[in-house]
Amino acid sequence: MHKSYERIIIGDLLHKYPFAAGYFEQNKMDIKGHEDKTVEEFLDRYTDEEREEWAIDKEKITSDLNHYIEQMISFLGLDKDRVDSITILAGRDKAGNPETFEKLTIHSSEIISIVGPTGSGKSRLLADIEWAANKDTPTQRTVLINGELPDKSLRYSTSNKLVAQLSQNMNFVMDLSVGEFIELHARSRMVENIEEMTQRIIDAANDLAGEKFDLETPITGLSGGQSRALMIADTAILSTSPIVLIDEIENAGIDRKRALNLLVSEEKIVLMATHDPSLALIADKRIIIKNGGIHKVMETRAEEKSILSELEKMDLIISKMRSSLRNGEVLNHKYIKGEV
Ligand SMILES: Nc1ncnc2c1ncn2[C@@H]1O[C@H](COP(=O)(O)OP(=O)(O)OP(=O)(O)O)[C@@H](O)[C@H]1O
Repeated sequence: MHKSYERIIIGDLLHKYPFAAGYFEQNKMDIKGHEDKTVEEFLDRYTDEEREEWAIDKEKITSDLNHYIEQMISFLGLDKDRVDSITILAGRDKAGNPETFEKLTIHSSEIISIVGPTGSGKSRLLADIEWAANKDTPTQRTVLINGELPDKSLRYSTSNKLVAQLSQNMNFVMDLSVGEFIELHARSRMVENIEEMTQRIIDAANDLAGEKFDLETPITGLSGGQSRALMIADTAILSTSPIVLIDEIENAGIDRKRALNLLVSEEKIVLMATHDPSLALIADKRIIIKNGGIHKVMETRAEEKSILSELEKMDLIISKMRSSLRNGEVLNHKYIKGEV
């Protein structure tokens, strides 16, 4: 089993698995005041010397943590009906040639990006997963859930959907406030503690959005970034679908890394088609699509992860230039040097 609970924000981890507190206590990890960090970030605070002095073995601590939580989940019977993995079995590309991989298994809390030229078949792959393809789509692929062919009723079930789609454009037409919108959604999901849920969702959404909004804001008045943040928080916290498919997240008005972390912390399997290098590198693995077929599956390397922060600086420069242009300002070289 491949699980990475160390990448979940500690506060969320304790909310979902209160028994995790026992692990931290046993290992003398004083997490108080660090609930907003992931376990990984908590451990990374130590310097090399401190690690040596107190014999802190990050790898061992995280692998034991994952093992402990898995055991408790199984012991408490929390694993019934859970989707732990999806497996894609190879089909054919547009020319009818067999795909050059045999099978690909993706586990919950993993982020996979799908890259490839325009028209190469990225959305088709997402659609195959949503449909739980069984050699009955143009690609002839097969999708397994927990290693098995899923029941066909999944395709038509509205309450038990396998996949939540996050599309690029959220055009709200309803005349509702943000609070009413979340409440409507929570009621349709038959959630008991609606007030608490609503608060969690708005807090999470505000954590992701550049500009804050509240429960009274009309949804038609939300900016693009705010509505994306609301939809992501809503999908992460309220949706029961174990798989989230994303067709690109625009890099405006939203902290995309946090957004993906939030989805992962709710144990979703996240697949996103993207043309954006930063998003592609945030993922654990990337699928390269060529002429309608899965051409390669690559792990994101440590060096690639390390250039991510440079890329983020470049993204920031571009977003500043975009907003200055929009405000009718004149650009200069200071923008490129990151001095604005
Ligand atoms: N293996 C395949 N066999 C036959 N048709 C395919 C295959 N893969 C993709 N297609 C078809 O090719 C077309 C383009 O694919 P798709 O829309 O998925 O591309 P895309 O990579 O998402 O493009 P964009 O980057 O522009 O969004 C679609 O009509 C899709 O059904």
